[in-house]
Amino acid sequence: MTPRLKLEGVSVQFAGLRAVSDVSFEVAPGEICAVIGPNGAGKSTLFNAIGGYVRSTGRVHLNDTLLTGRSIHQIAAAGVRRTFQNGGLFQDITVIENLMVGLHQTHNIPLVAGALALPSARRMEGEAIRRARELLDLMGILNLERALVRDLSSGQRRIVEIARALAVPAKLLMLDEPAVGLTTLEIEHLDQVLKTLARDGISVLLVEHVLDLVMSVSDKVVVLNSGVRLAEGTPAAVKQDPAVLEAYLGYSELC
Ligand SMILES: Nc1ncnc2c1ncn2[C@@H]1O[C@H](COP(=O)(O)OP(=O)(O)OP(=O)(O)O)[C@@H](O)[C@H]1O
Repeated sequence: MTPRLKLEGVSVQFAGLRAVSDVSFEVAPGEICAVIGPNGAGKSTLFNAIGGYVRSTGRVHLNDTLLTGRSIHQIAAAGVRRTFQNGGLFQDITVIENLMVGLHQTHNIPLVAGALALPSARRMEGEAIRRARELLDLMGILNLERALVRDLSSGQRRIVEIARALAVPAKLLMLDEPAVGLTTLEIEHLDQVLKTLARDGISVLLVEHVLDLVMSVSDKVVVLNSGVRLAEGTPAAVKQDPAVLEAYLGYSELC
């Protein structure tokens, strides 16, 4: 089967620092792959390289499409979606309106057609609302569609951020520390949402320090250390890898 995401010898250089060094791995369709490693290991930089936010060498493929060298917008249009550590939701509008903003930005409904409420624009709008509600339902938060974002808990916001990233159909979802600041119950909800998305065929790439979540949701874990891929395998295998334990100096085991 063609991998959904394929990294071949990806490197990122910042002046004198090689933040990501010759990293290769694959993610299958509907697979959840976590990228873990100590602080400064190069996890966020690797995400930025895949998303086109930093210049990289090597090759990144999404299905058969070469992403390397393309712009952020071209990579997003190919089906790569991501959330950011600081969220970026609009606080004073509702959950469904936040999803609609994401849809308008990517569906390219022409402004004039939208303003004149032309039938084509109305049709697209109707389709967008249907898709947004379907997503909220899939994620178990349809009851929040009319809630203002500022009234939501951190955990609910995190799920809305993911829903907004997926408002346009995605092939690969990249999540940078989605569990930060969440309660145990909220992390359990996030865990269920990620598994549901994967069952729906979306591949998920996850950078996460909450190792309980990593071990529970991941099909595969890639460990980075000083920009280098140190290990790759199932959560159970990686957890017992001596080189990984060494990199997490001070931990007798990973969780
Ligand atoms: N724009 C940049 N310019 C120069 N150096 C950078 C830049 N971004 C990151 N770095 C450096 O690259 C290395 C990898 O950083 P990165 O943020 O990717 O690590 P990380 O694994 O995501 O860390 P953390 O878990 O703390 O978020 C670090 O040494 C960092 O200081």
